[in-house]
Amino acid sequence: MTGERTAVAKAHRIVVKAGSSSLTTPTGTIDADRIDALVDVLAARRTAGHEIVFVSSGAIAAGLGPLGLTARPRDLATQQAAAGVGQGLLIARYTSSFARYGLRVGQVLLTADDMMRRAHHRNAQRALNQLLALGILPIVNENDTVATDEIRFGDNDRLAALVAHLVRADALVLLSDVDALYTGDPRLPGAARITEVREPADLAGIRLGGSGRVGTGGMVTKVEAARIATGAGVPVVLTNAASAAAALAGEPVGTYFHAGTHRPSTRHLWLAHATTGQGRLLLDPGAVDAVVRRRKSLLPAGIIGVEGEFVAGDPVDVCTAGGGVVARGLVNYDAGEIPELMGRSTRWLARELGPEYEREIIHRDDLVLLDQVDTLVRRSS
Ligand SMILES: Nc1ncnc2c1ncn2[C@@H]1O[C@H](COP(=O)(O)OP(=O)(O)O)[C@@H](O)[C@H]1O
Ligand SMILES: N[C@@H](CCC(=O)OP(=O)(O)O)C(=O)O
Repeated sequence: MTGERTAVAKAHRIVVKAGSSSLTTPTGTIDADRIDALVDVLAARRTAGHEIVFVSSGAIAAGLGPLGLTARPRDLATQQAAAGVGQGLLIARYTSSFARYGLRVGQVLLTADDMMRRAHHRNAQRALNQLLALGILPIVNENDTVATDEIRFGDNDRLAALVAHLVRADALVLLSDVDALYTGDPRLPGAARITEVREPADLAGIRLGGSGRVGTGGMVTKVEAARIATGAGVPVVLTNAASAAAALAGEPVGTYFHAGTHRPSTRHLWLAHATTGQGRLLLDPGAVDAVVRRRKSLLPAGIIGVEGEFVAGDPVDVCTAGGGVVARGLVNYDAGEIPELMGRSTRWLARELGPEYEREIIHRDDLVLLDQVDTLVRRSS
């Protein structure tokens, strides 16, 4: 075991995510042998007294064979149907596989909304913590049967990173069909293995390709997930399922993403990575400078435009006059109220409309800057 890798070996609470390619066969059925092998590793860790939250993909891939499909369907309805069939089979398999060790599992299906809306977020957090407190091993997946194109993670990598933050995990292990991050798609010649990533600059020049046969996000979403988790103070190991035991033991396999030292507040992390802007506020250059460089609250005087339908408390994107997003924040007014306030000083508003109009459009504590924001891009593949 070397250096920082001890953080993974010692981690009391760990999130492990496995991709579809590691759990299913090319014919669209569950790969029982590989599932049992992975369960052997997770069960050993669990029985040694550590807590595990397992994020398992594979619902859609495992539903293909039973539905007579030979490839991942393109249309959402058939993906939903395949997930409905495959998820049940997956959980049945995990239940019996963990039972070999006397361990019980609990299914947790989440939607992007569960991460985005504060009340839902707390609800998911409570459920996961209670399962762990009861000694149950939670198995998480996106609720693909009801997820729509408009609001969907589509990949479990970022979901796993958000879950790691949600349960305040000590480490995150991402298991794929590739043994590490490479400088380019390892299916192409010339790609070199990367053993560690200390800071974003280490990723400069790396070509992140698309997914394999049944996966969805490819390396892009894994690196994004690593960025979210390390930004929340959680170290990440990315490797293949065959190296799971070694990764959990802190051996130098795969790619190790060092955790950042700064642990942002749950509120900021949630705002940056688990919300989508429900509308946009356009700012004049002075207001952009105040918000971005001087870290000030956003006042009505600097707003020159408002777009979209939102209500007070919603997350909105904060943009330059040209529409470039610079920050995201929780707005204090409904969209319909803002045109009346735009360009006015808070003092004038308080005098003319009443003291309740003296408040900021977005308070500085409710603002995160763009470099901290990951848009939950719609993924329909
Ligand atoms: N720079 C890269 N380094 C490593 N793998 C890469 C890279 N670019 C693309 N890939 C591909 O990403 C695939 C893993 O992504 P994906 O298929 O979504 O996996 P999973 O099902 O495990 O989530 C690998 O099979 C690999 O071929
Ligand atoms: N929630 C989907 C998995 C989506 C996904 O991220 O897949 P993968 O890239 O294989 O981890 C399913 O269970 O089929």
